[in-house]
Amino acid sequence: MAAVQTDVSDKHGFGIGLSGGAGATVSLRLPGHPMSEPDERLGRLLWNITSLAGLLCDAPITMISQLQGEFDCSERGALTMTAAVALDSGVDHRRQWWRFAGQSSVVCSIADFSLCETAVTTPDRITEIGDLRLDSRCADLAMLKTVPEARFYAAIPLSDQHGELIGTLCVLDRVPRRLTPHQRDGLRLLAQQFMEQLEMHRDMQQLQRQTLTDALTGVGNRRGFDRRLHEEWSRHIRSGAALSLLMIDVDKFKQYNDVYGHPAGDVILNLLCELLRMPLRASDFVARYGGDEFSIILPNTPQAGAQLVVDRIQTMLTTAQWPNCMVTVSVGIATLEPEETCDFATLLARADQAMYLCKRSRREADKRD
Ligand SMILES: Nc1nc2c(ncn2[C@@H]2O[C@H](COP(=O)(O)OP(=O)(O)OP(=O)(O)O)[C@@H](O)[C@H]2O)c(=O)[nH]1
Repeated sequence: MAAVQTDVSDKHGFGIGLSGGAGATVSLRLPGHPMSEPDERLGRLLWNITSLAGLLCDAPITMISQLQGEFDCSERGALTMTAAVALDSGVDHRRQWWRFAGQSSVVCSIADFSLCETAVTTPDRITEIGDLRLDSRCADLAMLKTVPEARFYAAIPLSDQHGELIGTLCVLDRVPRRLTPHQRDGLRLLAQQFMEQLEMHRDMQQLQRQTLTDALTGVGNRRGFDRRLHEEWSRHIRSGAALSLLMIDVDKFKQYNDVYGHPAGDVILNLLCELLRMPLRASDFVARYGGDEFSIILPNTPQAGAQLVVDRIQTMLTTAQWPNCMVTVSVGIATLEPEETCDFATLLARADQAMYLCKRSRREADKRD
């Protein structure tokens, strides 16, 4: 399923593409930040809820306002859409997701939250402003720059299962009006439904993360590695950018376990993972391939760059403070240079082979010493 990207960055400062219906995908592009991973389920949820709110209230404009910035960012705060969309940190997390009738996408803005902030102070109650132009609170609303035609505004607070308020579900119209009692009841139910779905989505994401993570070290596990390598390999095929893979095996780890015990060995594996991550870019990926074997995927990295990473890793390991004795590793590099094609398994086999060659030469050097 192809995601449709709607770039509204020039209008709102940053952009989001969100196609509608079954093909909904959320992906956010913030100035200076790479595209976050598309989140199709969340995209569909935002699309469906805003569409249903519009149909239910016969409103041409609907909006979900996320006011996470106003609430705590603790574990409970993680129930917000920001966590679900996995946005880059360090930016204002407050967002408004707009759905205009007749348009095939939801757009995201950070326009103005003052009305919604007022609305969340009345939990369980719908805030209704029959005519925005006649209401003194609305004279300087920046939101009216985004939707100058808006006359009517109604908002229901969105709260999670702990009662934490995270934002509002709003409907707007171009004519002054009121909601019917039936519409108010429906909007309340819709807000509850949205929060339940959002929390379920969060729980599913957490579970999914767990299935891709190694329980001991917290880096990717074999499943996570396979998935990521497949993604990066496909990206290489599409873009032709270089892709490098490192296979890393701890030297004489059996001996370490035998001498210092298995728990001490576990400490080493954890420490090693911390050190392996240090010289890497955010886009690189560390995984525990199995036992005492690790792998690092280096997207957009030619052979020379991969060698630089290996040199840095080796320097870090020699200078690190190890408990008991120094730990060394054997590393193999395999690179798919730009335009080079080779299948997925061959790349892995090449890295494995290079690692064994490295291990053999280390053993021979040991014997000579
Ligand atoms: N502590 C600990 N040890 C593990 C874990 N998983 C695998 N191992 C141990 O890692 C060791 C791997 O040993 P080998 O594959 O024979 O390799 P090695 O002793 O490192 O020898 P070389 O690779 O040839 O230098 C075995 O003793 C495994 O029991 C783990 O989760 N924790």
